[in-house]
Amino acid sequence: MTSLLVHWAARDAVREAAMSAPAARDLVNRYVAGQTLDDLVPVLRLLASRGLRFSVEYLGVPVEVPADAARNLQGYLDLVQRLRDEGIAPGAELSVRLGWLGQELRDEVLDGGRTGGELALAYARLVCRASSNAGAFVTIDMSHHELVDGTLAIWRELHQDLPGTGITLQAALRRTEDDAREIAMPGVRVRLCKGSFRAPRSVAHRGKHDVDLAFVRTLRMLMSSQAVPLVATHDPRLVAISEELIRRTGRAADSYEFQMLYGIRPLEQRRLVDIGHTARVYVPFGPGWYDYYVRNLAERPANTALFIRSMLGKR
Ligand SMILES: Cc1cc2nc3c(=O)[nH]c(=O)nc-3n(C[C@H](O)[C@H](O)[C@H](O)COP(=O)(O)OP(=O)(O)OC[C@H]3O[C@@H](n4cnc5c(N)ncnc54)[C@H](O)[C@@H]3O)c2cc1C
Repeated sequence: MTSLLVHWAARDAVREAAMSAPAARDLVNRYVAGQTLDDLVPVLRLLASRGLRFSVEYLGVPVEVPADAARNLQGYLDLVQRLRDEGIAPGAELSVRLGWLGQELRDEVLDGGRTGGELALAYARLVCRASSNAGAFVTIDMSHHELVDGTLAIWRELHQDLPGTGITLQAALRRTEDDAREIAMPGVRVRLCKGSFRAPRSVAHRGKHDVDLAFVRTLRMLMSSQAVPLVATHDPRLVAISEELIRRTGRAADSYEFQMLYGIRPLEQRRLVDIGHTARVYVPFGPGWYDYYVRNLAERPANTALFIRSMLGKR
């Protein structure tokens, strides 16, 4: 049922209606900081005024040909420039999804014998360098399981060039504990999330309970390493376990972060800051905002119902 509704929400007519229905726009705006840099900046300033750090996720245009990836590259570079102009770049994180930069482009549409991975590496390098020059840094997102090897290979190159570049790992994947052990070198920013992509049982843990256990095992290892764990979850139990691990390992507040999505558990985000933790909010914005929202619906049936009600003017 949920997938049918999500399919419905993804249709062009529904997209048009959602863009013009004020209640639907309001609902989307709870989770997405708008479409333009002018929409984004006030959100970032508000978060900063509350002691929260931010990680900006640029939501680009779908990538079908290399020109789309080049357009998204420009979107990232404009973002860095704007953060710089506004004086809010130092300490900012950009979350970069390599798919926006061409990672998944098929060989047939690429010229010059370059693969999608090579194009994404070249573009991501430009984003990492521009960010670093502005005092910001990049953490690479992780997509579906078949892209993990390629993503780690690209991250290694970027990290060698700029050691502040972080990487995301998904607890749902069986391989993650080994990956984390290999990556957890001093100072490396490792973001641990549960993972939001479907994966076959051969490569992924089975149910929520197994994923949570894997999350805790990996987190325990990261917390006792010299890496910088970025704890990306809203799950109250996992947050409590993380706080206990931080206490036991005596970690300083600048040696780990809690990270949560914009609009989700905002009071908890502030509570973490109020008691002295470092908390960073992952703020999505950009031309691909609607697709991001629909993906979010796919994960949360309750949000789908709210969205439909808002479209029908019943909110
Ligand atoms: C900073 C950050 C970066 C991420 N990067 C990636 C990535 O690169 N690759 C990837 O696969 N996944 C990524 N994710 C998504 C992640 O994998 C999970 O899908 C998502 O965080 C939900 O899992 P959870 O740990 O919060 O636990 P859950 O058990 O899913 O959620 C715990 C509670 O949080 C609340 N909640 C969580 N998500 C939502 C939502 N969307 N809407 C409303 N309430 C919600 C609910 O109250 C829920 O009961 C990222 C998440 C964060 C916070």
